[in-house]
This record gives sequence, structure tokens and C-alpha cells, in this order.
Amino acid sequence: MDEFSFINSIKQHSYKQSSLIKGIGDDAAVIRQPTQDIVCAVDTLVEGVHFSRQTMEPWHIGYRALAANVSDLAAMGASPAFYLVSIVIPKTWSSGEINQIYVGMKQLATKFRMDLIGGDTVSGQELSVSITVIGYVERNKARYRSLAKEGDKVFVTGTLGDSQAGFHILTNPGYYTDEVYYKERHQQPLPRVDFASKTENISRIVFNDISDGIANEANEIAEASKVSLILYEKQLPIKDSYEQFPPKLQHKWKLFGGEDFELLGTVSNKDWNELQIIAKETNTPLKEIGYVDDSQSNIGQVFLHENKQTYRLQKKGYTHLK
Ligand SMILES: Nc1ncnc2c1ncn2[C@@H]1O[C@H](COP(=O)(O)OP(=O)(O)O)[C@@H](O)[C@H]1O
Ligand SMILES: Cc1ncc(C[n+]2csc(CCOP(=O)(O)OP(=O)(O)O)c2C)c(N)n1
Ligand SMILES: [Mg+2]
Ligand SMILES: [Mg+2]
Ligand SMILES: [Mg+2]
Repeated sequence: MDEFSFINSIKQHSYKQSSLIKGIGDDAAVIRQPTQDIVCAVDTLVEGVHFSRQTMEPWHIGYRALAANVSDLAAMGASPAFYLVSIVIPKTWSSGEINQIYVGMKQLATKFRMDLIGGDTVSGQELSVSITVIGYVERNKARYRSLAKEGDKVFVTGTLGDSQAGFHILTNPGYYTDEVYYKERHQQPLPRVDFASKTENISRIVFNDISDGIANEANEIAEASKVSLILYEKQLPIKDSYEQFPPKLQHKWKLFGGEDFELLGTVSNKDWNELQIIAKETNTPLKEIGYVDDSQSNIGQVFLHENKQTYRLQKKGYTHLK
């Protein structure tokens, strides 16, 4: 059973609490309150799976664990407010190192005005940091994956493949252009909170954060919205110096690499101009990379135009429990 079938198998078919308006199946859950909706998500970082001591200092582990979670709030258009940390600590980690993990989290928490309000501490074999985040979104303004419509533009923020390039540099030391940039994109990603939350005047917009790779996230939007997405390989945004890496790796990282924590989304043509203005105001690179198709026979599928050919972009990225 892979990660997706596992999640489906444990998913409730209905919810008992009437305040719950989105449960399992998006970047975060949404709970209705009198004036605002509450958004919550949890993501875990495990030694050997998400990081190794070779690729991350303790400070980076904390920063990145919280960033991955805040990125899910951003993907819902929510503003971060609180976090709870559950940590499994092996005997081989010193108290100074554990403290540095919390210093890393606090750095990002300060930036987004978040408070640490609880957690749990357990000893165990592998370091694992599980963070629950809570944020707010204006009533009815949570951004779901299921709202893409035929004719929408597909867009992405920032550049793709940088995190995997950084991981490659960290595990294959040598001389690289923009080495610090790529390492930072892997160790200290900055979630697109400001950009996403400033779109509140746009009535309908879809976001999904890129944790597993754009191929995976685009398929999640296509499936949830029951539409087909068409993407253009040439339009996928990359940093200039990305071309220093072997072409095969460039291709693999930008489509299937993940951990860039950029936002992939769709928006109607009429709101595109407004979105471009918000991107400028928040210093967010924004690129149109395709469109939502009306083809009834390709529902739930993603296609990539590349070198005058079009092929199906499979839902393949980083999948646990394969
Ligand atoms: N073990 C689990 N128990 C309950 N819900 C889960 C579990 N794992 C994942 N989910 C839910 O499944 C959905 C997809 O999870 P995931 O792919 O990890 O999202 P993301 O990539 O945005 O972090 C989310 O709604 C998440 O809350
Ligand atoms: C040591 C190490 N090996 C492999 C990777 C690559 N990697 C690990 S998990 C992952 C995908 C994202 O993690 P996941 O837990 O699926 O995040 P979610 O989708 O729940 O946000 C990737 C690309 C890494 N960062 N570090
Ligand atoms: Mg997500
Ligand atoms: Mg997750
Ligand atoms: Mg996530």
C-alpha cells in the first residue's frame, strides 16, 4: 500500500463536528469560527528520510520542519498563528543540539509572529520532529485544490528544482555557481505566506505547495478539481545557474524533486493581472506555466508539452510507503 491508498483507507467518510468544513484531502484542515476559519496541518521530519546530519545542522532541522508546515498554511491562504512540537530524541543528540533545533524554529516563528503553544517529548531511535500548525483565514477564503476550472491559467511561484540541487551539492561537494543559494533553498526555504494571504480579494484561486514535486502536486489539483492540466516544459521557471547541472538531473529535479515549498496554482484569466500585482508587491516571482483544459476524457490527468510532443505527466514524486 502506498502513501495515498493508506491515507484513503484511514479517512472518515463523514465528520461528526459540524464546524469542520475541510478534513483530510487538502494541504490543511479548516474549522469554521464565528468570524474567521481556523486552518491546521501537521508534517513530520524524520532523520534519514527528510534530512541527514550531513545535509542539515540542528538549527536547519528546526527551521525547515516549521517551514514545511507553514508552507501548508500558505497553500490554504492562511496566516500562521500557533505551533505545537512533538519531538523524538535519540540518546546520541546533545541537549545543546536539541536546543538549536528550537532556535531554528523560533527564527521562522518570529518572522511570522507565531507562538509555540505545546508539544510532546519522547526518547527514541531516530530524531523526528512533528509540528502541528494553526492559522487563520478570512471566512470562506481557504484556497482548496478542488476549485480549478476550465480556462484557468496554471502558475507557479519562484524557481523549481533548487532544493534538490542544494541537496545534491550538500551530498556531492565540489565547485558550483550559486552554491550558497542552492544550499539555502534546501535548508531554509521561505514559505510564500505573504503572497498567498494577499490574494484574499480574489474570489477563486487554487494553491498547492510543492513538497513532493510539481508533477505530484499538479496531479493532486487535477484529481481534486476533476479537470485536466496542460503544462509547458519550456515555461517551468528555473534559476539561470541551474543549467550547470546535468540535463537529466535538471529535468528530474524540477518536475519530481520536491521540497521547493513554492506554490503551484490556478486562477481565472480575469484575475491574472491582479495576481501579478500582488506578486510584485510581495517580491514573489510568478510564472504562467500552462492552463486548465476542458477535455472530458482526460479528467484528473496532467500533460506536459515538451519538444513539440505532449505526454502524460505521471503522479510521481516523493511517495512514502511505496
Ligand atoms: N496518517 C494520517 N492520518 C490522517 N490524515 C492524514 C495522514 N497522513 C496524511 N493525512 C491527510 O492527508 C492529506 C494529504 O497529506 P499530505 O500528502 O501529507 O499533504 P501535504 O503534501 O500537503 O503535506 C492531508 O489532508 C493530511 O492531513
Ligand atoms: C536525507 C534526505 N533524503 C531524501 C530527501 C528527499 N525527500 C525526502 S521527503 C521528500 C518529500 C516531501 O516530504 P513529505 O513528508 O512527503 O512532505 P508532505 O508532502 O507531507 O508535505 C523529499 C523530496 C531529503 N530531503 N533528505
Ligand atoms: Mg501541502
Ligand atoms: Mg503532509
Ligand atoms: Mg506538507
